[in-house]
Amino acid sequence: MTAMVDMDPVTCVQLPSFDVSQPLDHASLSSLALACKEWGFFHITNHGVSADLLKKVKHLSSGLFGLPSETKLNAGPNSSVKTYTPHFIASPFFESLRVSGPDFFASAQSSVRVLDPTNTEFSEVMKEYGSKMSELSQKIIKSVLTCLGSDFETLFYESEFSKCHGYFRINNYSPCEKPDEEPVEGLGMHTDMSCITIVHQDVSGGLQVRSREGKWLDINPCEGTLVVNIGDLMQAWSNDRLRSSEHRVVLRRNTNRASFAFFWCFEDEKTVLAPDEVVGDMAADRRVYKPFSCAGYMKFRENNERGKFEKVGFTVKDFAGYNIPSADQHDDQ
Ligand SMILES: O=C(O)CCC(=O)C(=O)O
Ligand SMILES: [Fe+2]
Repeated sequence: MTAMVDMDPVTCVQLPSFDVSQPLDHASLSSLALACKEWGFFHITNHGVSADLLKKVKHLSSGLFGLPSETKLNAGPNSSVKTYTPHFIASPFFESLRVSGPDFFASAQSSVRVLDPTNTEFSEVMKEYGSKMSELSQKIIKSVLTCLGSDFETLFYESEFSKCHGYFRINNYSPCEKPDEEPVEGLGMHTDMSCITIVHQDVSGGLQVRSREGKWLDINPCEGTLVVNIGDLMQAWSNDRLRSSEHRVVLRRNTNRASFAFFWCFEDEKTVLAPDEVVGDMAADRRVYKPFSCAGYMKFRENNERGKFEKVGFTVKDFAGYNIPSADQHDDQ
């Protein structure tokens, strides 16, 4: 199951960085629109998530990942808790712990109760991190709406995005045993099911985005910055004006790698349909996706991905895109 990665020389992508403590000016909004359209990825700075908080998340989660495998399975896929993803599901090198909002404390507690009841700090820190990331997500969604249209925040934030919810995955990648040989995939190519995702990757790097031409490019870690990417729900809602790019994680070094990915999503019962103002009224513009329910899409992805993480996988285009035969072959919409 270990997937070697192709050996094309990898270069790094220069993504724009936005100071989210300031309102974005006209030039920044244009640059944001371009980044979201071309790459679906950008960086943010002055995000209000302190290095100290990130260090605490890392430290406290390392404690949990360091527990014996049998203990971790108490929160595994066959337990009642189901917050822990063990090795060999996404990849041999990947394990992950999920904390869901809106009550991040309660979610973290459900894991801690079966993993390490003596760990009293974990849930408090998860609550703080979850609340910071939720706030940040709302701010970013507003900027992304504004970059699509100057009045889109007023027109659509409240009606379409105010019921969004978040969850995060704390990812732990084990060291690549043979760092001098070919790099391996820590997490295979995928798109995120979110509206937006906010990622903190540690200094070891390894996150890559796939260009439209199919070339893999490194997204280098940069101290004090977080990575934001557009997910499938936002790509569909924006009628493809924003791109949910394929990405993956490669491991090149003999060190442990940690990342925290926060997913900001529409409510499960929402029907996603790009508003007319977003689609536009030029003759060339047309709706690219049929209306679909978020829960239906989550179920579609789950059914198609179980045990097949190393494969390309299906995305929202396969599920709800017009002119895609497989989209007509399911009944979850
Ligand atoms: O580990 C990373 O840097 C990214 C993780 C990721 O893409 C995901 O969890 O969806
Ligand atoms: Fe991802």
